[in-house]
This record gives sequence, structure tokens and C-alpha cells, in this order.
Amino acid sequence: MSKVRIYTLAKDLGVDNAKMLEILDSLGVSYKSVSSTIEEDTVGLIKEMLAEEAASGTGAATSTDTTEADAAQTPTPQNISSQNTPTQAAPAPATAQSVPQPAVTATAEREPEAPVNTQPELPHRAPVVTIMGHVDHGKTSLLDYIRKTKVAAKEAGGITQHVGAFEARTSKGKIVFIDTPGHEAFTTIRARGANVADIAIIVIAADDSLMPQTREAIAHAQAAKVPMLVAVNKIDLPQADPERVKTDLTTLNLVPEEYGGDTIVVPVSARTGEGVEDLLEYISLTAELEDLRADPKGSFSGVVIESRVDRQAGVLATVMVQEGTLHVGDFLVVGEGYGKIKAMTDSNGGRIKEAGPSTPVQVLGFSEAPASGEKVVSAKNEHAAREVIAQRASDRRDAENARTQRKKTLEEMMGPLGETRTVNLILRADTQGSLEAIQGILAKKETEDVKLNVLLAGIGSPTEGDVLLASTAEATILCFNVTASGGVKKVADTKGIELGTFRIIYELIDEVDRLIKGNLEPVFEERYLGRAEVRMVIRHPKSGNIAGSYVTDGMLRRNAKAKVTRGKQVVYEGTIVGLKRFKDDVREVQTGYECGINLDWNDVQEGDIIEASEMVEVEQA
Ligand SMILES: Nc1nc2c(ncn2[C@@H]2O[C@H](COP(=O)(O)OP(=O)(O)OP(=O)(O)O)[C@@H](O)[C@H]2O)c(=O)[nH]1
Repeated sequence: MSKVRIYTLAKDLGVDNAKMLEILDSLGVSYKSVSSTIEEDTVGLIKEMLAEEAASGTGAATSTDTTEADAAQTPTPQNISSQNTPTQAAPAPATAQSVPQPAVTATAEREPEAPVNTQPELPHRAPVVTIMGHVDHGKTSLLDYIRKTKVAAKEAGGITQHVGAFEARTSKGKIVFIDTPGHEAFTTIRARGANVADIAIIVIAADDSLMPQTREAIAHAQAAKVPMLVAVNKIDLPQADPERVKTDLTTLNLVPEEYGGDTIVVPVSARTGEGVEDLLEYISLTAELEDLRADPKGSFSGVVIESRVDRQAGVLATVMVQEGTLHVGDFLVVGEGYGKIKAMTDSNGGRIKEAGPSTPVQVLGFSEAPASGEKVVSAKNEHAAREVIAQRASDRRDAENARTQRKKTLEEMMGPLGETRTVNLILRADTQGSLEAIQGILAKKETEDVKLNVLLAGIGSPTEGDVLLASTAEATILCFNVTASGGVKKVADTKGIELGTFRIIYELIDEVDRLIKGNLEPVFEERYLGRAEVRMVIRHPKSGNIAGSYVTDGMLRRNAKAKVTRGKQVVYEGTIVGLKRFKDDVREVQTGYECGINLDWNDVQEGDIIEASEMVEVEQA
């Protein structure tokens, strides 16, 4: 029995995706997304339903979106298919969809009036897409192909400067591509707390399948919780084996739709262009499901994609507008610096005066090059910009002071107690065999309370990218038989990332055990401090009997735990409540010194041995 993809069917029948899903729900048909497939039989039922509704004038084909744009149209099935372009009027929110809406028809006399959603909706914005994958799998070629075919010829012509992002025009609207392939850019941006990409395309060469950087790219996208699409590239090659890629993906728990999962896998060729249209269509579909919106009238915020210093022009920074609208003349604050926009160009080099959400713009006006991933906000005027910067500088100083070696509490590390916790790990090992062995053991360690989440299991030394991933995902990096370079260690240090290196698998596993235990309660350990011999008992009118002693080993400390042995027998366990050297109260007494010990116990005798210890919290990995 053949199957039909939901969104294709919706398109063919001229209903929008939301409506189609509503029909499927009413028929009790299960699906994962609009890109899932349904049985041919169901298609017949849907057609019948639509025909009946159309005949009874209930506007079956009418979108549940009761926007002005829809209302202005005569609702024929053809003119209401939803296209997620940024200029399109926004569909009604989910809550409005669940309210039965009278049909919108060409005859306006129908009563009562349809309940109109008075809350103005934010308009849709174009998706921002990043392309990641293993070296040589075709990321750049794919971006080049899209740029060549989807950026208007006159715009693409001439010398297009690389600005870090470009806008593609597709039949489904604008899609913005981050033009720096690879996950370094993605992670660098995320490491500064910003999220630029809405969708990640993982490119996998059909003749090579999963490679270490493919796994890394997937881990990065998953850590960022960014929806992923897999583009299996180079399908034009005779040795291409897209099926193998799909099977291999299942080993990472990414089950392609064809296999009953929800991972969209699109075969493409960046060389011939085959499948690229499909890929773009899937991007638009994913964007539609993500329901990406932004307020062009709101206050501006954006993120620096990249920046460089041009010898003639000065600092040129590419900023992605995320909210609001940017205008020439606006004051921008980045980190602890600011600038006034002297000029602005779009990603094709054309001068522009303003730019709304999901628009990458090159800005001239910063005095220093801001770093990728820095967040940008605007200020009313220069004075306001300076005020923001002064506040930031003072906040930073406070944070630096507060950070001085403050240990994170368990709750901060693991989330609230009493819930299932996740320990995020990045594993690095010398061979695939070791990795598998470690993962095999770890799989058995999971409990109801603690989940072990291996974000990335890679062969070879940990990279700076791993540290960035660890810092954004709050993960611990564990290395087996590989060590981090000095540079990577330094980055880990500055970011406060735990990076453990082990030569014995079970030591690594012990470390994981400690991490797991750390989830449950703090672990304390009794640590031996020292020992003293009682040489005489001094009777004190107020404090009771004081043990005049000589410290024979280590040291004694006030408030330490005390154990008194007489011969082989433990005769008392308590606390050292007072410690004196001659007449003075002291905190500690070292080996070789005499002291008076008050145990708040009167039966101490000459010859007793007082052993001191204290409870210390065991460092939680
Ligand atoms: N036959 C074929 N070759 C391709 C295709 N896509 C890319 N290539 C070739 O594969 C090689 C690598 O392509 P790139 O686009 O540079 O790959 P990349 O992933 O950007 O590589 P890095 O930037 O080094 O990470 C080049 O020689 C491309 O010509 C394709 O669809 N079919």
C-alpha cells in the first residue's frame, strides 16, 4: 500500500497544514509531524470529509486561521494554503484554533460574528539555518549551490563580500543561511549564551556516512535543542549509499521517517542540485512548525555573527536582527562597547536604511570588532549607551568578586533535588573499542533518579569545541587514554569545565559514579587529623577535667571529632571543645607541642590516646 506525505497531500488538496492535522486528529490518525506519511486509504476518507464539508458550506477547506488576510479572501481551497512567508498575516494561536469558529464565507451576512482574536499576533519571521557536518561532506558546496540559485542574479553578481550570512528567496519565502559552515561558529555563538540558528542541517556524504564531526555536529544541535534536518549529500556519485546513512543514523537514535522515526532525511547533490528544492521545502515546513515570530516594532536585539576590520572602512560587523528593527543612526551596545550605525548593508552588499527580524546586516560604526556571539542591543542615544555600559562594567566586577572560588551547590550543578537528574557527559577515547566499552558500562549505571546523557563520544583528544559544548550543556568531559592539549585545558579552566583524564576504564567509571552520587546527596568522609598522648589530668573548677597532652602525630584542631583509646579499647567518642597552649585558647596544635585538651568528659586518664579527625565533604568530581 502506498503512502502519502501529509504536507504534500495538504498542498494537493489546497488546505493548510494545520487544517490537515486537525482532520487527521478527528479521524484518529496518528502522525509525528506534517512530514509524516499516511496510508492511501486515509486519503480517501479525508477527500470525502472535505467534499462533504464543502457541500454543506461549512468551509472545510477554510483554514482555522481567522486573520484579516483570510477573511478578505473568498475561501476557495486554492487560496488559503498557508505559506510561511514573513509578510504573511499571522495565523491564529493554538488557543483560538480550539474554539469552534463559524465558517468564513464570501457572504458577509452570516451571524453571529466570528469571535475575533483581538490580541494582535506577532508576525512570522524567516528561519535562520546553519549547516554543519564532517569535513569535505559538502557544506560549502551546498551553501554555494543555494546562494547561486536562490539569491537573485543581480544581487549575487559582482563581488559579494562574505558577511557570514545570506538570504535565500524560495517559493516558500525567505530562508537565512549562516554562511560559516561547521559547528565551531555555531558553538562559539552559543557559548556566549546566544542562539542564532533556528534549524540545523546536518550534511552527511552518501559515500562516507557518519564520521566523527558528523556526530559532533549532531551533539551540538541536540545540546542546543535546535531542530535538525539531515541532508545526505553527493547522491550523484556512483558509490553513494544513502540507505547506509539512514541505517547508520539509527545507531544515534535518529530514526529516519521511512523507518518509522521522525528524523527527516533528504537526499541531495550539491553538484547537480538534485533534492535541494526538497531540502528548502523541508526547512520551510520545519520553520512553520516552529512557528517563528518576532516583533519588528519591539525593542531591538540581535547577535554578532562575525566581524572584521577593513583597512579603509574600519570595523565591519555582521549582526543578525532577532527582534525589533535596526535603523541607520541607532546606537548599539555590545559587551562593554558601543557604536553608532553610520551605514548598513544587507547580505548582498546593498545599502539599506533599516532591517527587521531575521535579517543579517553588515554594520559600520563600531570602534572595536565585537566577537561572534556577542549580544547587541540598542540605546536611545549616546548617553543611554554609556549608562548601559557603566552598569555592565559594574555588574561584571561584582560577578568577578563573587566568583572567587565559589563552589557551585549541588542544586546548581544538577537541578532541583528530588527530580530525575541528568548527568551530561562528553567522552573522548583513543579507540572506538574503548568508547564502546565505556558506553556499555555506563548504560547499566542509569537509575530512575539519574540519567546519563552522553552528548558526544569521540575518538581522539578533546577539542576546544568539546569544551564549548560542555559549557553550554553543563557537561563533564571524561577522557580515556587521550589527553587535552594545553590550550584546551586552559579554555576548560577559564570556563570552569571539569576535564578528567583516565588510563584505567574503571577509574573513569568511578568518576561517573561520583557524579551520579553527587546527584543524590553530598558525600562526607572522615579525615584523620592527628594524635596526642595524655600526660597528666588537670582539674579545672569550671571546665572539668582537662587532658594535659603531647601531640605525637599530625595536629589537633578545636571542634574536631575526638576518639579516646585506653590500651586497645575505645573509651570515649566526642568533640574537642577546647584547646589551650598554656593559658591561651588556640585553634590548632601541631606535632611536638604540649597542650590542654577539653573533651567535655571527666573520665580522661593519663596514658589515654586522643585521636582527632574531621568530616570533610568529598569533592564532587
Ligand atoms: N560529486 C559530488 N561532489 C561533491 C558534492 N558536494 C561537494 N562535493 C565535493 O566534495 C568536496 C568537499 O566539498 P566542500 O563543499 O568543500 O565540503 P565541506 O564540507 O564544506 O568541507 P570543509 O569546508 O573542508 O569542512 C569538494 O571537492 C566538492 O566538490 C556533491 O553533491 N557531489
